[in-house]
Amino acid sequence: MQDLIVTLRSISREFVALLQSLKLPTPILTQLQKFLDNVNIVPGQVVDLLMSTIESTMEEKIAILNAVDLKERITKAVELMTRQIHVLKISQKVHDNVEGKLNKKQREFYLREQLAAIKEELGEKDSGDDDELAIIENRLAEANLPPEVQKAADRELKKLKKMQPASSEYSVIRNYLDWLGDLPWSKSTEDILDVERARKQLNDDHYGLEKVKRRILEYLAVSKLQQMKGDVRGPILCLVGPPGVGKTSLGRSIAAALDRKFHRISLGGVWDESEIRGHRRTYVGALPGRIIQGLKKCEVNNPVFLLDEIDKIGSRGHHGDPSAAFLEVLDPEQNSTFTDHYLNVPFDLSKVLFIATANSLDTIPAPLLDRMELITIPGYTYAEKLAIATNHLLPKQVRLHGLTEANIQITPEALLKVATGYTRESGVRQLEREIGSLVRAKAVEYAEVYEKSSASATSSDIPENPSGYQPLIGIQDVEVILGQEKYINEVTARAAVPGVVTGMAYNGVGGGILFIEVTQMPGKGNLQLTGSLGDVIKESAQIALSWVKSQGYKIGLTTSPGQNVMEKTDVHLHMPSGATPKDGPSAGIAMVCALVSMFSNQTVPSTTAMTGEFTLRGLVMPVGGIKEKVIAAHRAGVRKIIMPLRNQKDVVSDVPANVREDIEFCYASTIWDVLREAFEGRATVHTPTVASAGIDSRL
Ligand SMILES: Nc1ncnc2c1ncn2[C@@H]1O[C@H](COP(=O)(O)OP(=O)(O)OP(=O)(O)O)[C@@H](O)[C@H]1O
Repeated sequence: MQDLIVTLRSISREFVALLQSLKLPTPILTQLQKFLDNVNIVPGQVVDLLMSTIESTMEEKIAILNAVDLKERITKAVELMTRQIHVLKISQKVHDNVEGKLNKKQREFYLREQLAAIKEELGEKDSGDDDELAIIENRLAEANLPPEVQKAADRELKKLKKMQPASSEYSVIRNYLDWLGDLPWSKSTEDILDVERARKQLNDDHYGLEKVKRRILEYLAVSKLQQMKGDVRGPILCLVGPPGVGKTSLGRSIAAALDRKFHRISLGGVWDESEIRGHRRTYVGALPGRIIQGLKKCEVNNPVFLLDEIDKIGSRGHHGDPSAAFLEVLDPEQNSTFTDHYLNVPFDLSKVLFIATANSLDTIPAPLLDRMELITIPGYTYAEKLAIATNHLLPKQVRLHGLTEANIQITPEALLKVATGYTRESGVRQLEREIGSLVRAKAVEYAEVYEKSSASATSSDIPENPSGYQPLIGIQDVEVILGQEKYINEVTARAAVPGVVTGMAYNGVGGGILFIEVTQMPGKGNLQLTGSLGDVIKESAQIALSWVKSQGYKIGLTTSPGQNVMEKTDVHLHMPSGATPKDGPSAGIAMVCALVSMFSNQTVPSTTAMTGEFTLRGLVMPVGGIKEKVIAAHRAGVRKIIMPLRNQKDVVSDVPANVREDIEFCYASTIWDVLREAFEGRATVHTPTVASAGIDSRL
């Protein structure tokens, strides 16, 4: 019996503890506890009290009351209490699980309600979620979505309506719908396809570039005719040329001529395909790619998109190939259904006018290149630079510095000195910067004189150029303002030395001259090559050396036909500017001349430059970049150029007349022609006549 009472007491304590954890009102629990702790209380009373607090059926209650024997009553009560404790334990577990979740939601709900009440009190009543949805719906309706997009929008809107505004998914869908609503699905500007107006615009903005302008006008005229027939599908133009020749600004002029919006997308260093095509919506913070972002910014679907530096786009990075994305964008057949990863619905890009710019074509993948029509913009001659500086750069800088054209004039001689002595570039960007420096120096001078004269002036009308201010910048002022000349004439300053020949180079940033130096030393007939040379240029050097060795007797370098000119010597060929990588076959004939010059100890004048590919049979093959090379050589002071006969047409068609006048061009079809022109018929170097080319010159 005693055991039963102890069990009853311990069960009743456990029951009260469970009730406490269920957070019943404290006063009741304390009373209950006190009652149970009372030592005088008889077990029958404990049973009665506890039975009245637990859940039990009527029959169970009656059975307890019927049990007159205390032992039987306690046994029945312990049984019911144990069941109740089980129930309580399970409900506590559920309670604990639910409480965490519920509390957060309840708190949020409670805070939101409070916030709404505060706002209402302050008279800042929210438009509410319903209003927000209505706004989105309106925006989507106004955007005039294509049917396919409308379907996607409706689907998302339906999902949104079922969601809690506080959930993260809600804001993702909301953002997506915002994007759909903001894009110019059917908004476009009215094109002005007036060829005469476009011609005027291009001529006003850019000096020279006749061929380029003509091609652009052709393009615009064709677009006009196509538009009249309702079919606008033009080629994608790609302006190729060295930096600072006006590619970007030409793009801007085209947009102005057509009266379209202009947007520049800089592609330099884009390694990730998703920068072009966007991220899928499953990523946190996902956004559309640059094309779609540009369209949103322009707010119309027919802007001019300038894809700047398309040759600098990275291919095959870790995250896809961005150039592959352009295969779709730049294909007029495909770009009407361009699908951005974020939007996941097609956007019609066929009305966008894409213009790409590039410095060189080497790094553009062939399929991409195939989709574009190339327009090359070569570098400028000094005469062209002078005209650009006078008509465009100087007025622009004067305006930018808050002066008027009457406040500053630069003499043509001074401008020429700036171009020749302070810049060495194919474009005009550095020239513009130097002109900017001149204008700034004058602006300071003007401001000082102006302050003095306005302080002393009695009336408010100060003359345009106050007394004491000299608006003209002469040749002697240039050095005072810009400091010592940075560049001297490379070739004229160089004395002719045996084994050194002037070559001509062309790379992505324009043309230039380069020297080929060879020297010999005691050795066993080895050839050493230095100067960051690529595989092709190294092979050219080997071809040149093999040919010179094989023809040593004919040229007059050895005394008998079987003698090896390099029997006991090694040859080292170097091309200075060692840090600049060089490649290509066009230095072939210059290498032959350098070797012949060294072995024969005869010089080639440093003002004679040459370019041309050379074959083992002694033929001279045509090369590219003639205009740039000739203009750069002219800039460097070259006066005679030897080049392949098959490049003659390029000189006639591309090289400006004033440059042609200054330079003597010699065209060669075999290496003997080259040697004759380079060594100017000097007796020690034997060269056969054209008629007998390839026949032993000693005969
Ligand atoms: N023929 C020209 N007539 C007038 N201004 C010119 C001409 N060529 C270039 N400019 C001016 O030179 C500056 C540089 O041109 P721009 O930025 O268009 O060069 P870019 O060819 O795009 O160079 P990059 O390849 O580095 O982007 C601009 O201010 C432009 O107006």
